[in-house]
Amino acid sequence: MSCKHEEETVGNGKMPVPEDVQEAIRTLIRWAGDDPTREGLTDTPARVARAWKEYCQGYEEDPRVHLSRVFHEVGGYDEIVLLKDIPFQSHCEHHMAPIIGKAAIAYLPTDKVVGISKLARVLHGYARRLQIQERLTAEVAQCIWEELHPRGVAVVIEASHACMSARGVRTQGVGMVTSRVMGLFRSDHRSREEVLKLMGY
Ligand SMILES: Nc1nc2c(ncn2[C@@H]2O[C@H](COP(=O)(O)OP(=O)(O)OP(=O)(O)O)[C@@H](O)[C@H]2O)c(=O)[nH]1
Repeated sequence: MSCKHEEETVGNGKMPVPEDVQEAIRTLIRWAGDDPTREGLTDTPARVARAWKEYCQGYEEDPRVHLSRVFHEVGGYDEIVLLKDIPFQSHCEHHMAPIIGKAAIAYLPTDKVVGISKLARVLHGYARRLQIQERLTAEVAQCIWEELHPRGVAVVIEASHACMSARGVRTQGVGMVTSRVMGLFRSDHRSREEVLKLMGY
């Protein structure tokens, strides 16, 4: 009996996957030691390719567009806006292994604020690419800095890297923490302390 599910077949509603991409994944399966023609693996190359398109969806977008809709009616609010514990997933550019973590994103608005979901959208836009954590952290902060012109931006990311836990050094439970602070959060130590404390650091 075939285990081929209709919805997993290229050409019936799913994104078609070019043959050379599927062949590359078959080569990898062979190199890993398995037979890409055995029944359980026949649809795997197309599935894996679509999964990678999804993991790397960030390449299809410019995360800056998420910050184009701003609210000017902020009722004189000029204190910290913080979104914390935002879960995200990325992949490291060294091993293409998952990076799983959470981010805290804060800014000190001038005369405009942005819908809070947009901060998470910016994060995901940069995370859904091949990344290193340092660059991801810096890109999110830089995007908010350039688009919203706030008085300060702080981004802290805490994540675990499967390239460390599932292979290589095989060390579990390690959290990598990176931060990028700009503007007042960088120049004024009290503002920096306040935002890091609100973030839980
Ligand atoms: N700084 C930084 N390093 C990362 C990140 N993701 C993965 N790495 C590291 O990138 C390094 C790549 O090192 P290499 O020596 O080129 O690769 P490798 O031989 O596979 O290294 P091991 O992981 O030690 O087995 C490893 O130390 C990874 O832990 C990241 O986001 N930031």
